[in-house]
Amino acid sequence: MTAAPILSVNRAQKKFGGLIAVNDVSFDVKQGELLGLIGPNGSGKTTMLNLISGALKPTAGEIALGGKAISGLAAHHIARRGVSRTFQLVRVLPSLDAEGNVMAGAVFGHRRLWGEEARELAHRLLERVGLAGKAHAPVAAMTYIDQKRLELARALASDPRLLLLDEWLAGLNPSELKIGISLIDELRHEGRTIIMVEHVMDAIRTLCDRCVVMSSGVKIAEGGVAETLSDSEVIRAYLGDDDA
Ligand SMILES: Nc1ncnc2c1ncn2[C@@H]1O[C@H](COP(=O)(O)OP(=O)(O)OP(=O)(O)O)[C@@H](O)[C@H]1O
Repeated sequence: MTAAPILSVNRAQKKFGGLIAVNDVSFDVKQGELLGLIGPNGSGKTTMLNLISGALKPTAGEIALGGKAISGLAAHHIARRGVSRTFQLVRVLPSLDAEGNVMAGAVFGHRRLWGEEARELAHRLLERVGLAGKAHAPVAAMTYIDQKRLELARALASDPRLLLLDEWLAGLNPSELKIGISLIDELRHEGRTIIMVEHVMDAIRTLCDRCVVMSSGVKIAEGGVAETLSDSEVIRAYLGDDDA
Protein backbone atom coordinates (compact mmCIF):
# COMPACT_ATOMS: atom_id res chain seq x y z
CA MET A 1 0.00 0.00 0.00
CA THR A 2 1.21 3.49 -0.80
CA ALA A 3 1.01 6.23 1.80
CA ALA A 4 -0.92 8.73 -0.34
CA PRO A 5 -4.67 8.12 -0.32
CA ILE A 6 -6.35 7.32 -3.62
CA LEU A 7 -9.47 9.13 -2.46
CA SER A 8 -9.60 12.09 -0.14
CA VAL A 9 -12.92 13.48 1.04
CA ASN A 10 -12.44 16.78 2.80
CA ARG A 11 -15.32 18.40 4.68
CA ALA A 12 -17.90 17.34 2.09
CA GLN A 13 -21.37 18.76 2.50
CA LYS A 14 -24.59 18.28 0.56
CA LYS A 15 -27.76 20.21 1.26
CA PHE A 16 -31.16 19.46 -0.20
CA GLY A 17 -33.02 22.67 0.62
CA GLY A 18 -33.05 22.80 4.41
CA LEU A 19 -31.87 19.19 4.83
CA ILE A 20 -28.14 18.58 5.27
CA ALA A 21 -27.80 15.04 3.91
CA VAL A 22 -23.98 15.04 4.20
CA ASN A 23 -22.59 17.32 6.84
CA ASP A 24 -18.88 18.15 6.95
CA VAL A 25 -17.69 14.59 6.26
CA SER A 26 -13.98 13.82 5.79
CA PHE A 27 -12.22 10.51 5.24
CA ASP A 28 -9.48 8.96 3.11
CA VAL A 29 -9.30 5.67 1.24
CA LYS A 30 -5.90 4.11 0.64
CA GLN A 31 -4.87 2.21 -2.45
CA GLY A 32 -6.02 -1.41 -2.16
CA GLU A 33 -8.31 -0.75 0.76
CA LEU A 34 -11.88 -1.99 1.13
CA LEU A 35 -13.73 0.62 3.15
CA GLY A 36 -17.23 -0.03 4.51
CA LEU A 37 -19.53 3.00 4.59
CA ILE A 38 -22.30 2.18 6.99
CA GLY A 39 -25.04 3.83 9.02
CA PRO A 40 -28.78 3.69 9.63
CA ASN A 41 -31.32 4.34 6.84
CA GLY A 42 -31.25 7.91 5.60
CA SER A 43 -27.88 8.71 7.18
CA GLY A 44 -26.39 10.02 3.91
CA LYS A 45 -24.40 7.05 2.58
CA THR A 46 -25.82 7.00 -0.95
CA THR A 47 -25.59 10.78 -1.11
CA MET A 48 -21.89 10.45 -0.18
CA LEU A 49 -21.35 7.95 -3.03
CA ASN A 50 -23.22 10.31 -5.36
CA LEU A 51 -20.85 13.13 -4.40
CA ILE A 52 -17.82 10.93 -5.13
CA SER A 53 -19.16 9.65 -8.48
CA GLY A 54 -20.34 13.10 -9.54
CA ALA A 55 -24.04 12.21 -9.71
CA LEU A 56 -24.42 15.11 -7.26
CA LYS A 57 -22.22 18.16 -6.71
CA PRO A 58 -21.19 18.94 -3.16
CA THR A 59 -22.58 22.14 -1.63
CA ALA A 60 -19.20 22.59 0.07
CA GLY A 61 -15.96 20.71 0.61
CA GLU A 62 -13.54 18.92 -1.68
CA ILE A 63 -13.07 15.44 -3.04
CA ALA A 64 -9.79 14.42 -4.67
CA LEU A 65 -8.86 11.28 -6.59
CA GLY A 66 -5.15 10.50 -6.68
CA GLY A 67 -4.45 14.01 -5.34
CA LYS A 68 -6.47 15.81 -8.04
CA ALA A 69 -9.77 17.52 -7.30
CA ILE A 70 -12.82 15.81 -8.82
CA SER A 71 -15.58 17.52 -6.84
CA GLY A 72 -17.76 19.52 -9.19
CA LEU A 73 -16.75 17.57 -12.32
CA ALA A 74 -19.49 15.92 -14.37
CA ALA A 75 -20.10 12.23 -13.65
CA HIS A 76 -18.71 11.08 -17.01
CA HIS A 77 -15.48 12.98 -16.41
CA ILE A 78 -15.13 11.38 -12.99
CA ALA A 79 -15.76 7.97 -14.60
CA ARG A 80 -12.93 8.66 -17.06
CA ARG A 81 -10.64 9.48 -14.16
CA GLY A 82 -11.34 6.02 -12.78
CA VAL A 83 -14.36 5.96 -10.50
CA SER A 84 -16.88 3.29 -11.31
CA ARG A 85 -20.01 2.24 -9.44
CA THR A 86 -22.98 -0.03 -9.04
CA PHE A 87 -26.38 1.31 -8.03
CA GLN A 88 -28.68 0.56 -5.11
CA LEU A 89 -31.41 -0.25 -7.61
CA VAL A 90 -29.70 -2.22 -10.37
CA ARG A 91 -29.29 -0.24 -13.59
CA VAL A 92 -28.62 -2.30 -16.68
CA LEU A 93 -29.26 -1.36 -20.29
CA PRO A 94 -32.25 -3.53 -21.22
CA SER A 95 -31.87 -3.02 -24.97
CA LEU A 96 -28.39 -4.61 -24.96
CA ASP A 97 -27.42 -8.18 -24.13
CA ALA A 98 -25.02 -9.00 -21.29
CA GLU A 99 -21.97 -8.68 -23.54
CA GLY A 100 -23.15 -5.26 -24.77
CA ASN A 101 -23.70 -4.01 -21.23
CA VAL A 102 -20.17 -4.92 -20.17
CA MET A 103 -18.69 -3.53 -23.40
CA ALA A 104 -20.46 -0.24 -22.67
CA GLY A 105 -18.54 -0.10 -19.39
CA ALA A 106 -15.27 -0.63 -21.23
CA VAL A 107 -16.01 1.99 -23.86
CA PHE A 108 -17.10 4.81 -21.56
CA GLY A 109 -14.83 4.27 -18.58
CA HIS A 110 -11.35 4.93 -17.35
CA ARG A 111 -9.47 2.42 -19.49
CA ARG A 112 -11.15 2.73 -22.86
CA LEU A 113 -11.24 -0.29 -25.11
CA TRP A 114 -13.08 -0.76 -28.37
CA GLY A 115 -14.22 -3.55 -30.69
CA GLU A 116 -12.68 -7.00 -30.30
CA GLU A 117 -10.59 -5.99 -27.31
CA ALA A 118 -13.67 -4.76 -25.45
CA ARG A 119 -15.56 -7.90 -26.45
CA GLU A 120 -12.80 -10.19 -25.18
CA LEU A 121 -12.62 -8.29 -21.91
CA ALA A 122 -16.43 -8.49 -21.59
CA HIS A 123 -16.30 -12.28 -21.94
CA ARG A 124 -13.49 -12.58 -19.37
CA LEU A 125 -15.43 -10.44 -16.90
CA LEU A 126 -18.73 -12.23 -17.48
CA GLU A 127 -16.94 -15.48 -16.67
CA ARG A 128 -15.32 -13.80 -13.69
CA VAL A 129 -18.65 -12.79 -12.12
CA GLY A 130 -20.27 -16.15 -12.83
CA LEU A 131 -22.10 -15.34 -16.05
CA ALA A 132 -20.11 -17.53 -18.44
CA GLY A 133 -22.36 -18.67 -21.26
CA LYS A 134 -24.85 -15.84 -20.71
CA ALA A 135 -23.20 -13.25 -22.96
CA HIS A 136 -26.17 -13.10 -25.26
CA ALA A 137 -28.90 -13.59 -22.70
CA PRO A 138 -31.58 -10.90 -22.81
CA VAL A 139 -30.83 -8.74 -19.80
CA ALA A 140 -34.45 -8.07 -18.87
CA ALA A 141 -35.05 -11.81 -18.41
CA MET A 142 -32.05 -12.29 -16.11
CA THR A 143 -32.54 -13.09 -12.43
CA TYR A 144 -31.83 -10.35 -9.90
CA ILE A 145 -28.47 -11.79 -8.83
CA ASP A 146 -27.43 -12.18 -12.46
CA GLN A 147 -28.31 -8.53 -13.12
CA LYS A 148 -26.21 -7.61 -10.09
CA ARG A 149 -23.33 -9.72 -11.41
CA LEU A 150 -23.71 -8.01 -14.75
CA GLU A 151 -23.60 -4.57 -13.17
CA LEU A 152 -20.42 -5.53 -11.35
CA ALA A 153 -18.83 -6.80 -14.57
CA ARG A 154 -19.76 -3.53 -16.29
CA ALA A 155 -18.26 -1.52 -13.43
CA LEU A 156 -15.04 -3.57 -13.61
CA ALA A 157 -14.76 -3.23 -17.39
CA SER A 158 -13.17 0.20 -17.11
CA ASP A 159 -10.51 -1.17 -14.74
CA PRO A 160 -11.51 1.47 -12.15
CA ARG A 161 -9.07 3.02 -9.73
CA LEU A 162 -11.94 3.19 -7.25
CA LEU A 163 -15.02 0.98 -7.25
CA LEU A 164 -18.16 2.11 -5.41
CA LEU A 165 -20.63 -0.62 -4.44
CA ASP A 166 -24.01 0.69 -3.28
CA GLU A 167 -25.71 -2.12 -1.36
CA TRP A 168 -24.55 -4.61 -3.93
CA LEU A 169 -25.45 -7.49 -1.61
CA ALA A 170 -28.97 -6.27 -0.82
CA GLY A 171 -31.82 -8.55 -1.81
CA LEU A 172 -29.73 -11.70 -2.24
CA ASN A 173 -30.85 -14.94 -0.60
CA PRO A 174 -28.45 -16.65 1.85
CA SER A 175 -26.70 -18.84 -0.73
CA GLU A 176 -26.42 -15.95 -3.21
CA LEU A 177 -25.07 -13.81 -0.41
CA LYS A 178 -22.24 -16.29 0.16
CA ILE A 179 -21.37 -16.15 -3.54
CA GLY A 180 -21.58 -12.35 -3.53
CA ILE A 181 -19.30 -12.02 -0.51
CA SER A 182 -16.67 -14.32 -2.01
CA LEU A 183 -16.78 -12.38 -5.26
CA ILE A 184 -16.07 -9.11 -3.43
CA ASP A 185 -13.40 -10.89 -1.41
CA GLU A 186 -11.66 -11.92 -4.64
CA LEU A 187 -11.70 -8.32 -5.85
CA ARG A 188 -10.16 -7.26 -2.58
CA HIS A 189 -7.41 -9.84 -2.91
CA GLU A 190 -6.73 -8.60 -6.42
CA GLY A 191 -5.87 -5.28 -4.80
CA ARG A 192 -8.92 -3.31 -5.95
CA THR A 193 -9.77 -0.17 -4.01
CA ILE A 194 -13.42 -0.32 -3.00
CA ILE A 195 -15.96 1.62 -0.95
CA MET A 196 -18.97 -0.48 -0.09
CA VAL A 197 -22.19 0.92 1.33
CA GLU A 198 -23.82 -2.05 2.97
CA HIS A 199 -26.42 -3.00 5.55
CA VAL A 200 -25.31 -6.64 5.68
CA MET A 201 -23.10 -6.45 8.76
CA ASP A 202 -21.69 -9.95 8.32
CA ALA A 203 -20.31 -8.82 4.98
CA ILE A 204 -18.80 -5.69 6.55
CA ARG A 205 -17.17 -7.82 9.26
CA THR A 206 -15.87 -10.39 6.79
CA LEU A 207 -14.65 -8.09 4.06
CA CYS A 208 -13.72 -4.62 5.25
CA ASP A 209 -10.39 -3.33 6.46
CA ARG A 210 -11.97 -0.25 7.97
CA CYS A 211 -15.33 1.41 8.16
CA VAL A 212 -16.77 4.89 8.31
CA VAL A 213 -20.07 5.26 10.14
CA MET A 214 -22.57 7.98 9.28
CA SER A 215 -25.64 9.06 11.20
CA SER A 216 -27.94 11.96 10.21
CA GLY A 217 -25.40 13.14 7.64
CA VAL A 218 -22.48 13.27 10.07
CA LYS A 219 -19.50 10.91 10.35
CA ILE A 220 -19.79 9.53 13.88
CA ALA A 221 -17.00 6.95 13.83
CA GLU A 222 -14.16 5.60 11.73
CA GLY A 223 -11.62 2.82 12.25
CA GLY A 224 -11.12 -0.93 12.37
CA VAL A 225 -14.41 -2.78 11.92
CA ALA A 226 -14.59 -4.66 15.25
CA GLU A 227 -13.73 -1.65 17.38
CA THR A 228 -15.98 0.70 15.41
CA LEU A 229 -19.00 -1.59 15.62
CA SER A 230 -18.61 -1.84 19.39
CA ASP A 231 -18.38 1.96 19.77
CA SER A 232 -21.19 3.13 22.04
CA GLU A 233 -22.19 6.03 19.76
CA VAL A 234 -22.44 3.65 16.81
CA ILE A 235 -24.58 1.21 18.79
CA ARG A 236 -26.81 4.11 19.86
CA ALA A 237 -27.19 5.30 16.26
CA TYR A 238 -28.36 1.86 15.20
CA LEU A 239 -30.72 1.28 18.13
CA GLY A 240 -34.26 1.13 16.87
CA ASP A 241 -33.07 0.66 13.29
CA ASP A 242 -34.35 -2.60 11.84
CA ASP A 243 -31.21 -3.17 9.81
CA ALA A 244 -28.84 -3.12 12.78
N1 LIG B 1 -32.29 14.05 -4.25
C1 LIG B 1 -32.69 14.28 -3.00
N2 LIG B 1 -33.51 15.31 -2.70
C2 LIG B 1 -33.90 15.54 -1.43
N3 LIG B 1 -33.53 14.79 -0.36
C3 LIG B 1 -32.73 13.74 -0.62
C4 LIG B 1 -32.26 13.42 -1.93
N4 LIG B 1 -31.46 12.33 -1.85
C5 LIG B 1 -31.43 11.97 -0.56
N5 LIG B 1 -32.18 12.82 0.18
C6 LIG B 1 -32.36 12.78 1.64
O1 LIG B 1 -31.06 12.81 2.21
C7 LIG B 1 -30.99 11.96 3.36
C8 LIG B 1 -29.89 10.94 3.16
O2 LIG B 1 -30.32 10.01 2.14
P1 LIG B 1 -29.36 8.85 1.60
O3 LIG B 1 -30.13 8.13 0.53
O4 LIG B 1 -28.06 9.41 1.25
O5 LIG B 1 -29.23 7.93 2.88
P2 LIG B 1 -28.66 6.45 3.00
O6 LIG B 1 -27.83 6.44 4.21
O7 LIG B 1 -28.07 6.03 1.72
O8 LIG B 1 -30.01 5.63 3.27
P3 LIG B 1 -30.39 4.10 2.94
O9 LIG B 1 -29.50 3.25 3.79
O10 LIG B 1 -31.81 4.02 3.33
O11 LIG B 1 -30.16 3.90 1.47
C9 LIG B 1 -32.38 11.35 3.53
O12 LIG B 1 -33.09 12.15 4.46
C10 LIG B 1 -32.97 11.48 2.14
O13 LIG B 1 -34.39 11.59 2.22
